[in-house]
Amino acid sequence: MANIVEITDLRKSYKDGFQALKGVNLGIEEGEILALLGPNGAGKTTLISTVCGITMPTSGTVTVGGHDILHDYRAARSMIGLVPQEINLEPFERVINTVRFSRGLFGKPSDDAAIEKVLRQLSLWDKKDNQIRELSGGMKRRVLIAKALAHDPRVLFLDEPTAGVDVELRKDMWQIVDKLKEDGVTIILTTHYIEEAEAIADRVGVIAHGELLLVEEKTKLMTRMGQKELEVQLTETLTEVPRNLQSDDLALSSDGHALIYTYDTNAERTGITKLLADVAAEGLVLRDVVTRQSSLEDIFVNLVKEDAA
Ligand SMILES: Nc1ncnc2c1ncn2[C@@H]1O[C@H](COP(=O)(O)OP(=O)(O)OP(=O)(O)O)[C@@H](O)[C@H]1O
Repeated sequence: MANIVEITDLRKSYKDGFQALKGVNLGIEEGEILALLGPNGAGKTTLISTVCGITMPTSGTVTVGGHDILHDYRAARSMIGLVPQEINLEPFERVINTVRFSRGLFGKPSDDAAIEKVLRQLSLWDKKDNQIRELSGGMKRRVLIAKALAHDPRVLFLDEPTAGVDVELRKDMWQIVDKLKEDGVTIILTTHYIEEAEAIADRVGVIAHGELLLVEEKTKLMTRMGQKELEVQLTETLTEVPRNLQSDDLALSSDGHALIYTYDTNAERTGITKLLADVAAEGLVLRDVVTRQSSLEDIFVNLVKEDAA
């Protein structure tokens, strides 16, 4: 599929000389959901603000739908919607006017049918005449999305859409993102929450210290980098790993009831057969064996740790 956003060697140094982006290359496919994960200060907001034309790049190029964000900024901007981190709404304005106004900002003719579609998409139609101050926090976030969609953008950027919101609201937001994807909107979201990326993204990008460490399909990433743990539960309690079994990959569980073996899912030989034979040779009796796949969280922590090393 064609890339709708193309970022080439993008660099940003702030006035104080701080390099927030150090040569980012990234192509975003039309219709995908890309989650940008990274610790605080990694450069996520700088990256999306630059693509959205709010921050000026120091060098590099960005095109959206083939339009350069600097030389052809009007065309590029009209294809982008941005949902900022902060809720910046006028408390006494009515929902429908807030969204209408946003459409007008992009020079699009007023179109009540388009506004109704967006408000319905976000389950805000029955609140259209409410003032913003009468809405719950979750609804205000939805209004932010409705505003960002008011001019029918093809690409939607969500900067930390669920920062500080409760689990139920977070799941609500994930459903909204899913629905938008069905409508063909390309979505790029930044998040600290790994479970968010795991739940909704097609691809995951990891950014740290202004560099994109990797971008990969979520499922591939999880298999490629994933490690598995095999928990060998025993009928007796041990105080240490028996001498003949000692290796870097084997540890004793904290209660002494199980041996925990870590292995690489991609290795040609996992070593499980040998381990189980060795366990039997030690005269240990198995109660059960359980396997666990490492989560995106483990992968992320390892990656960022490697980068810092
Ligand atoms: N206007 C600015 N002037 C100088 N430095 C800045 C400016 N804006 C951001 N930075 C610095 O650039 C780095 C990246 O910031 P950015 O907001 O892009 O990170 P982030 O990944 O979005 O972090 P968070 O998850 O905390 O929002 C940080 O070290 C930040 O202090």
